[in-house]
Amino acid sequence: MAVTDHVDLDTFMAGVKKRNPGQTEFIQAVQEVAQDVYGFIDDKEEYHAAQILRRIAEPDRVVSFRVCWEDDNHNIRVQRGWRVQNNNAIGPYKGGIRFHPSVTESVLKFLAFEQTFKNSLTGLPMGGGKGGSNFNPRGKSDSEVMRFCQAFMTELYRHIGPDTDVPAGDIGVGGREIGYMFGQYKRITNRWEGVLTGKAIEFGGSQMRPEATGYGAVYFLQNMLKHKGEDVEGKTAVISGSGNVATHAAEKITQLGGKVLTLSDSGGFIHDPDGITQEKIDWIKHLKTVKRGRISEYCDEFSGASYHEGDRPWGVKCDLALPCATQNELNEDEAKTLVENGVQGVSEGANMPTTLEGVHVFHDAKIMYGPGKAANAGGVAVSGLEMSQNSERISWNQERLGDMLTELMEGIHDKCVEYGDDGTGHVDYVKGANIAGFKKVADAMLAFGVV
Ligand SMILES: NC(=O)C1=CN([C@@H]2O[C@H](COP(=O)(O)OP(=O)(O)OC[C@H]3O[C@@H](n4cnc5c(N)ncnc54)[C@H](OP(=O)(O)O)[C@@H]3O)[C@@H](O)[C@H]2O)C=CC1
Ligand SMILES: O=C(O)CCC(=O)C(=O)O
Repeated sequence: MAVTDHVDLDTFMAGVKKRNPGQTEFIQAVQEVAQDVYGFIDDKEEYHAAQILRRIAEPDRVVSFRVCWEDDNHNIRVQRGWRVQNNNAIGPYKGGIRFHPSVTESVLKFLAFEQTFKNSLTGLPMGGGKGGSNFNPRGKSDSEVMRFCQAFMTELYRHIGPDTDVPAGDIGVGGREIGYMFGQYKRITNRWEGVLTGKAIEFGGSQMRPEATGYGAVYFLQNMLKHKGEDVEGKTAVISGSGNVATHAAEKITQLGGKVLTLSDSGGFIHDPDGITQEKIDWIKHLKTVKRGRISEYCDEFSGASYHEGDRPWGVKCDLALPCATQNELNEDEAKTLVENGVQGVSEGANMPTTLEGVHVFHDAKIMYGPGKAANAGGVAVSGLEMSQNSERISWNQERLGDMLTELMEGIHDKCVEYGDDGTGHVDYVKGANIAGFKKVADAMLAFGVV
């Protein structure tokens, strides 16, 4: 292969910024990966010559479309929908759908880029994609949500398929929304096929998928602690969010003998010094998925807890921290506070919840820090197992899937150690995840030639 001029990291990032003006989240995600991958490929001419990182940082395609629906008052509403298909070198595009007013093309491009590395880390054959809309499900009736989901799928269906692109849930998209979208896909195509994951058990869903991301993030933490001869038992944990990932992370921490002190939503956080027990977690699940209420209501139900309006939970002293709400929800100052308060481990249930500056704080303090692309990969891993079950027209039981999830998370942890151990016993899990995730995708791309 001809030797090419190597573009250095700064020049590479300048190009990314120029080609993606104003897309701050996407640029942040590429920067975080590029700084590690550049070190790894320094002496590997084949990756430079084939422009592998440049190609992964340019989505295969971004589909943008209008979603038009009617609200309960017969007003016509218009939203924008997207599907970002980032890379399908190692399998069909795979990644969730997000419904939230903060959704932009930049947010979905960062998520699809991250997903490419995350899915590679699972070891399963899945490429990276992500989709969504700026639709806000909060305050909408069930009928409105149904009509929106149907309108969204009426366009999306032509871009997806069980061997092409398999979406799932994410923020604002849970079992209810997946059901509405799957029903519409089936109606339009007249085909029952595993085109979405996160389905209910009755129509092809997998045991353990609802639990998988939150449980997986705790298993990852457990593996990091074990690597240092430690355990979750007896430790306090601060968790943000109160959705699918946060409540299941809280559940697993509790099951393992830890004490969960906080949960939050976009309004503020609750602090319960007595610990958020399983009974309280069940109450929150019902509040969020059935009543669709606010976390502040917790304090009306359980005495001894306090609500902190407009604040995030990172100032509460803890041993373990699990950001499980959204991107950039933990900044440099909050990372410093966690470190000063003696945090030992951070495991990201959310995608890119820590700002780049915050990541540097954790890195410099050498604490155990599991980045989202590794720590929260349990969800998409069980989605991959749902795809396998759908293809084979079978369903595996809870015990088998629970064991597979545990093994998958251990495997991801070990890959991070393989590429992230700095030789002194400290593991840089960011570096490990970035390099291990990159290598598999890059080697597949090299095999395909210039496509
Ligand atoms: N579901 C899954 O399987 C996976 C999810 N993830 C990631 O985990 C995170 C949470 O997802 P999930 O639990 O599924 O989503 P949910 O919609 O179930 O819950 C999201 C939670 O985060 C809060 N939140 C959302 N946006 C903001 C914001 N801008 N500021 C503060 N809080 C906010 C929500 O509060 P409110 O109700 O007030 O909006 C809610 O408590 C996301 O980063 C997602 O990408 C990663 C892997 C898989
Ligand atoms: O289960 C899936 O396919 C997607 C999960 C997801 O969106 C994520 O890992 O961020």
